[in-house]
Amino acid sequence: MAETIGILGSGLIGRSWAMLFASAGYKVKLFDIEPKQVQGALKEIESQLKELEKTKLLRGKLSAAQQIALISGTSNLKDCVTGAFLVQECTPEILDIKMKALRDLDAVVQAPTIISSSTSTHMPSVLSKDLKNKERFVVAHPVNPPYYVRLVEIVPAPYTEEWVPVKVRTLMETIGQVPVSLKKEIAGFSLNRIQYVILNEVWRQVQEGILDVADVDKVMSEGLGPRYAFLGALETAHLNAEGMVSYCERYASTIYSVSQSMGPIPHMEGKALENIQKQMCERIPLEKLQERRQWRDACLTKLSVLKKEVESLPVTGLAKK
Ligand SMILES: NC(=O)C1=CN([C@@H]2O[C@H](COP(=O)(O)OP(=O)(O)OC[C@H]3O[C@@H](n4cnc5c(N)ncnc54)[C@H](O)[C@@H]3O)[C@@H](O)[C@H]2O)C=CC1
Ligand SMILES: O=C(O)[C@@H](O)C(=O)[C@H](O)[C@@H](O)CO
Repeated sequence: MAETIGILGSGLIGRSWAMLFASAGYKVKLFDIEPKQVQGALKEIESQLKELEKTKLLRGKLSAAQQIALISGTSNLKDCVTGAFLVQECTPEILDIKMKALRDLDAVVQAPTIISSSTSTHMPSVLSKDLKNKERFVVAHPVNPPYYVRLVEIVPAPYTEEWVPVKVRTLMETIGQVPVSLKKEIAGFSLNRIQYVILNEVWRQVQEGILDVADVDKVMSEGLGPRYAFLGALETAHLNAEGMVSYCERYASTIYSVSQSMGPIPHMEGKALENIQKQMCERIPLEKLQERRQWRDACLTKLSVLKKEVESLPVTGLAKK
């Protein structure tokens, strides 16, 4: 009998999680306060899974029809959680909406069901401190679009029972995602702290007239991005010199002085925002966003195929285990 997972919130991320869990054979029950969101989710998921099967990019061993049959919707929150070993919360990143949704969920969830939040930045202890099920609360933060970008950040609150993040990590590995387990909570977790430092700096470079939007994005897509598609920042540095000590002997003082020169964090508003929006829309008009997302997903699909090829290459250069 397939294990069941509940999904609270059937928007972009709830739909992605539903597809990922079903790809590994879990039964999925979608709930939303807007019933039309559930209906829309079921329709969109069916069409996406069929398309993925046609293009041989469907994840897991089950057919699209088998995966679709595992996913159902409900307009009743208790029905969504009944029999589920985990509920993945995917409500908007607006704190009071999310907290209300979690309180409603907390009222119907029974032990040992895990409450797992998709939140991008809110600390698990902020979200769960008043919940009766707080010891089984954890963050499992995906990256958009989760079907093509596999990282999931698992973040416990100080009082989360130890078995919970362990079980969620195993679940993420089972569905083919790549989990990282934060040892303690911190605002923004890891990915968004790094992403926001990058966003702040590219914003500053456009705001100060150093690069235009097209070129500053190329710095990522043609510069740092290709390396970071296969190597982390530390390994990149380790390989760029004769190891980290050698790298720091060469560059640490420069890194420090350049970083010191960066000045205060720019505010993403006002004339600077208008300027960036204008330049972005000259390249990607708002009415073309969905088409561009489809292009993005096609590129990520090709990258995932390439990463599989890379992962099949003999691994060399690592210390003997
Ligand atoms: N969009 C993204 O790129 C990413 C988003 N996330 C996180 O995932 C979460 C969901 O984001 P999205 O899917 O983009 O939002 P969304 O706005 O697409 O979907 C949210 C859904 O929650 C529903 N909802 C609102 N209140 C509810 C309640 N009390 N009970 C049940 N459903 C309720 C809404 O009707 C809507 O269907 C957020 O915390 C977000 O930060 C995480 C990674 C990436
Ligand atoms: O960037 C992502 O995909 C995720 O890390 C997110 O959580 C959201 O997009 C976030 O960055 C919005 O600030």
